[in-house]
Amino acid sequence: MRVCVIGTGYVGLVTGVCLAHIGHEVICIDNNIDKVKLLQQGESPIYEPGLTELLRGCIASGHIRFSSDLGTGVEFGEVLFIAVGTPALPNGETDTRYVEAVARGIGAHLHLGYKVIVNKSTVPIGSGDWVRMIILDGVVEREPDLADALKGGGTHPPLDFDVVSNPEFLREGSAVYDTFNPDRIVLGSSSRRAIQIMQELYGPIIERKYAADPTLPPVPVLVTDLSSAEMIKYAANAFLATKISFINEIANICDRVGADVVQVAKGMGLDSRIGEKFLQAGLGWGGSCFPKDVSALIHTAADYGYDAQLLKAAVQVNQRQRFIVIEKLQQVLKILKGKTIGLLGLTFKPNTDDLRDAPALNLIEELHRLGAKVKAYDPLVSQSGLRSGLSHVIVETDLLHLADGCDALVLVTDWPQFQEVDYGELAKVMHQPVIIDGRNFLDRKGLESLGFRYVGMGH
Ligand SMILES: NC(=O)C1=CN([C@@H]2O[C@H](COP(=O)(O)OP(=O)(O)OC[C@H]3O[C@@H](n4cnc5c(N)ncnc54)[C@H](O)[C@@H]3O)[C@@H](O)[C@H]2O)C=CC1
Ligand SMILES: O=C(O)[C@H]1O[C@H](OP(=O)(O)OP(=O)(O)OC[C@H]2O[C@@H](n3ccc(=O)[nH]c3=O)[C@H](O)[C@@H]2O)[C@H](O)[C@@H](O)[C@@H]1O
Repeated sequence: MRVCVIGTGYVGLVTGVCLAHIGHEVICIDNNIDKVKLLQQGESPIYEPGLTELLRGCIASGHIRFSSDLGTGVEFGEVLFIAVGTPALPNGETDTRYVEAVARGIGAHLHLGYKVIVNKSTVPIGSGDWVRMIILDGVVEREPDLADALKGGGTHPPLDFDVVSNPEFLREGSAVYDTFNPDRIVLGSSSRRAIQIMQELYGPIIERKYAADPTLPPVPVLVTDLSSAEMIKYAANAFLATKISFINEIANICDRVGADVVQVAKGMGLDSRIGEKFLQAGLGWGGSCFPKDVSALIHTAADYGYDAQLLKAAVQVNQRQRFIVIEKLQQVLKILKGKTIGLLGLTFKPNTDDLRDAPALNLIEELHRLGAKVKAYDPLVSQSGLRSGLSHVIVETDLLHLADGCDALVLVTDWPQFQEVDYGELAKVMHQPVIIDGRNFLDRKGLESLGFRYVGMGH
């Protein structure tokens, strides 16, 4: 099938590359010319395990190409994916201007032949119909004579297209794996023709031909109306974020009563109705999606006269959680002014170089405000030279330099390599061996035997 993916961020690039890998003909469009040039040379602008190898393979086999020309993409694709960013505005509402620009652009280049337009971006509920309207606006801007024929949302016979909502559930750091091993595929549309095309497109993935375990039953495909598909995406992210805030609240109570949240989470997670995943207490959730999607859902609810109290509480717990590490540092070190704090990890989670809404950024700002000197080491950021938002922190390129002269280390991101560190060597160069484990990730007993004062999160 001929596919055009518009937007080559995490979602667009991984979608485009994976669809090319399973045999489709893919063109990826981005209006960032530098990104397009990089991709044409087989270089991925993002770090994602396994992606570069697949990208280069698809370029070599001729299954994927990159361009900044939307018209070429629209003409080429039978299926057009919209995968541009939908960041939050300062009031929490979704900024849909990139989706709007792309929809208008699609309309401006739409000619003969049936097309399926797929909303892969996370968009406010109701956006499917809105995208259809903007596409038609784009057509009319190009050909004002069609205005009457297109009135009332109807289509002019040669301009035949349907909009499908196909929310994305991949996680950064395991995006390629998640694409080939999804828990489900959600398709929202009233058009049977469009749904059939989407099922064909995803056929090899549904049949688990590229799955880690090809013997599993086919991937469940849930077909819904447009709005329900859009709501599934928000509800799933809001639920996961709330689950983390819940365990963090339990961790904070554990701290006060002397219970261990790691054992508590294990005991809770063994109940199959609860499940063990997303019960890791710590510094809270960050990244490019949970914060903006929960805020967007709160905002949508308010627009329709509903006060989403549970979601607001999940956000409040999360905001507070980021600063609990500061309280713990103050309990141990008392005055932070003049002290040196070393952060282990900067990214919002391991296996990504993404710093968007990373708890580390709040910690750095607050420690700096309190007069502490902040140093950091991150397995990816330290090597990559990415320094946006990190002006108040000294980014070290190795752990010994990080630990040198520190009054405390704080584990911020649960990178697996932090479990393999020789902490005895770090203790020797620290001013005092204190470690705050912001993800309950390290071996408390091992660290205590090396002379560290270990402080966990409800643990
Ligand atoms: N990052 C993630 O892990 C996930 C993101 N999502 C959703 O997917 C959507 C995309 O997210 P990301 O990939 O993280 O975004 P991103 O911000 O990393 O990438 C968006 C890309 O779109 C391009 N773009 C913007 N306007 C354009 C235009 N007019 N024409 C062509 N290209 C344009 C940008 O240059 C950029 O390369 C968002 O709605 C997000 O909520 C959903 C699931 C997972
Ligand atoms: O819409 C999105 O963009 C994506 O958002 C999340 O994926 P992602 O943000 O990549 O990362 P997660 O693994 O979900 O972690 C999010 C945050 O929660 C934190 N977290 C996660 C799990 C946990 O038990 N505890 C915890 O604090 C992580 O450290 C991280 O800061 C969802 O897991 C994806 O399904 C979804 O597609």
